[in-house]
Amino acid sequence: MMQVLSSKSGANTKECPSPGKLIVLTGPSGVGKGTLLRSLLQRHPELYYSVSATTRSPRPGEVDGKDYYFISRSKFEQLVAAGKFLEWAEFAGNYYGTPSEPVIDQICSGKLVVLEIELEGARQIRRSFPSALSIFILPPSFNELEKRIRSRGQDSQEAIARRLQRAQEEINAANEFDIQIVNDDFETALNSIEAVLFG
Ligand SMILES: Nc1nc2c(ncn2[C@@H]2O[C@H](COP(=O)(O)OP(=O)(O)O)[C@@H](O)[C@H]2O)c(=O)[nH]1
Ligand SMILES: Nc1ncnc2c1ncn2[C@@H]1O[C@H](COP(=O)(O)OP(=O)(O)O)[C@@H](O)[C@H]1O
Repeated sequence: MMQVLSSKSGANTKECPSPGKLIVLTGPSGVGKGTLLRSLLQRHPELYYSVSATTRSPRPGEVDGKDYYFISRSKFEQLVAAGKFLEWAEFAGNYYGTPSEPVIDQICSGKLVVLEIELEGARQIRRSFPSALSIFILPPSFNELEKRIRSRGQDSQEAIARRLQRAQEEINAANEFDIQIVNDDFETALNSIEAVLFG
């Protein structure tokens, strides 16, 4: 039987004989989403990680095209106007967005596609792709979250303050998502995500 992968708006509708699945990983900055995802990708190279576009400057060690596509605000706005993003949001003073085409193509080819995105984008995906599976990563406590953001040592004081300001609001929204996982012990959290994705 033919199945159709479609967004509610129809904007990303495409016929796919055997679509994969869209997974959304969200949670406050510093909770460990990126670290969990990197380990998950090492264990499961068959997963497709969607590389986002952002107007934020690269952190030391970040690679264009691998961690993010680092682009200017004007380029980002052009892409928004051209409808090239599946979702996008402004976070801590910068734009972030998921390029539509590769995600749709990969899902259509049967892949499990993972987005690692903030709250507003995750909400947009839930609205437009109700069949997506959403996972919210929680910190063991707010103090521990603050420690992790600070100890990562890669953001300015201002960027840290903006992330912490937003974090409580994000945590309060955890129950909107399908599954909540606390990232206290790293291996335990990683195993829980694996169990959700692969049974
Ligand atoms: N909506 C949306 N959020 C994104 C996207 N890519 C990354 N983010 C989120 O933007 C937030 C800031 O990311 P980043 O600047 O890398 O900082 P970090 O989370 O503190 O490491 C995080 O919550 C990311 O999950 C995207 O394509 N769309
Ligand atoms: N379970 C954990 N226990 C302690 N530290 C952790 C854990 N998971 C991640 N971290 C650390 O917390 C910091 C923030 O993690 P990161 O993956 O960058 O978060 P996010 O992508 O959610 O912003 C990093 O220094 C990372 O090594």
